Amino acid sequence: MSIATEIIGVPETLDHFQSDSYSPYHFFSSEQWAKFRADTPLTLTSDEVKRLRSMGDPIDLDEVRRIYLSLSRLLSAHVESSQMLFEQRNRFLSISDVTKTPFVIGIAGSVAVGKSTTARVLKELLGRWPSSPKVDLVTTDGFLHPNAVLQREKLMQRKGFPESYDTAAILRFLSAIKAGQPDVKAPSYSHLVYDVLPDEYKIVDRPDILIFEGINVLQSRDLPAGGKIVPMVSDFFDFSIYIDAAEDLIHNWYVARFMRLRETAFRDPNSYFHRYASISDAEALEIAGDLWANINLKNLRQNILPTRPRADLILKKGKDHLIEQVALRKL
Ligand SMILES: Nc1ncnc2c1ncn2[C@@H]1O[C@H](COP(=O)(O)OP(=O)(O)O)[C@@H](O)[C@H]1O
Ligand SMILES: CC(C)(COP(=O)(O)O)[C@@H](O)C(=O)NCCC(=O)O
Repeated sequence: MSIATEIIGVPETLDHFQSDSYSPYHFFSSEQWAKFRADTPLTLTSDEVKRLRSMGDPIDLDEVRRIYLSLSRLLSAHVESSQMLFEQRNRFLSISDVTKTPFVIGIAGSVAVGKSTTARVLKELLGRWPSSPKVDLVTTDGFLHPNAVLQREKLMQRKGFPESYDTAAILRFLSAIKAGQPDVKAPSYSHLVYDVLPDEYKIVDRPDILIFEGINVLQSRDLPAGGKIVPMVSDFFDFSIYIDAAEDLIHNWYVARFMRLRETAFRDPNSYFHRYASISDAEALEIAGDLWANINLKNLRQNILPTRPRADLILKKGKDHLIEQVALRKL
């Protein structure tokens, strides 16, 4: 099924939707998308791509050429035009003492879909454009409530669900970033110990671009009954990307990664999952399958996938993490 069909829910072909004036998106095959690279030079080396990719993600220079060069070109055009608009507005308002605010890109998608790799590759590529030499990357896992709180609130089986995050802290963080404040602190998370790291922060100091990546970044908030309207995380975004793939593929990637982590990270006695390094393959497969089905798949269906139509750009992956289709919101 094409993303066009899935997003709009009408069983038609991709070709049909490409010419459908009612769709809010333009749809491109990866071959069509690759042509928008134009003469953008490839500034990454094969070794750099290997260093940037997450475990199990086979992204290589060909994929960077095919998909990410066009994307970085498009994004840098957005960044430049927003910088121009900013300057024009300041002239219009006769504001001379201006505080620059970062261009914020949100990256959403399921657990194990490969958001981190996309975020790191984009960070590198965007940092090589003259308009955005300083690019920072922050992930939302640092804003999860500590395990002690999740345990107390019986939310350990809901890690990644909206209620497991300190959303007020995310909103305070993004408000400070968009206000152009210096040295804004982003909290840290360790996948190894499976918990937030108290007193460990990343300092974000007025970058040209901030990439904000996490499963929850396009979610809206329920209005409290009779309460005041609160902002959403995505209110702070200048551009948003949803990384998409079929459920069964993401399931496979999650389980394969879990099995590989048994050979690597889980062997570390500090790993929260250390006990899974020494069980049988069959038991490990069952545990990974349960974690996927009972937590991450439920979260994907209930809270993540419903946010897809809010993205400015959807990258749809097929087998081997290769991007097959791109949907770009019409302006
Ligand atoms: N249990 C774990 N131990 C060590 N690293 C992990 C573990 N789970 C996930 N990771 C790593 O954390 C990063 C984020 O993973 P995830 O939140 O699933 O998002 P995505 O796969 O979309 O990047 C990835 O680089 C992944 O390899
Ligand atoms: C920490 C996560 C919620 C991802 O969070 P994110 O970085 O997207 O905010 C996820 O990796 C996770 O731990 N899920 C819980 C179930 C599991 O262990 O897979």
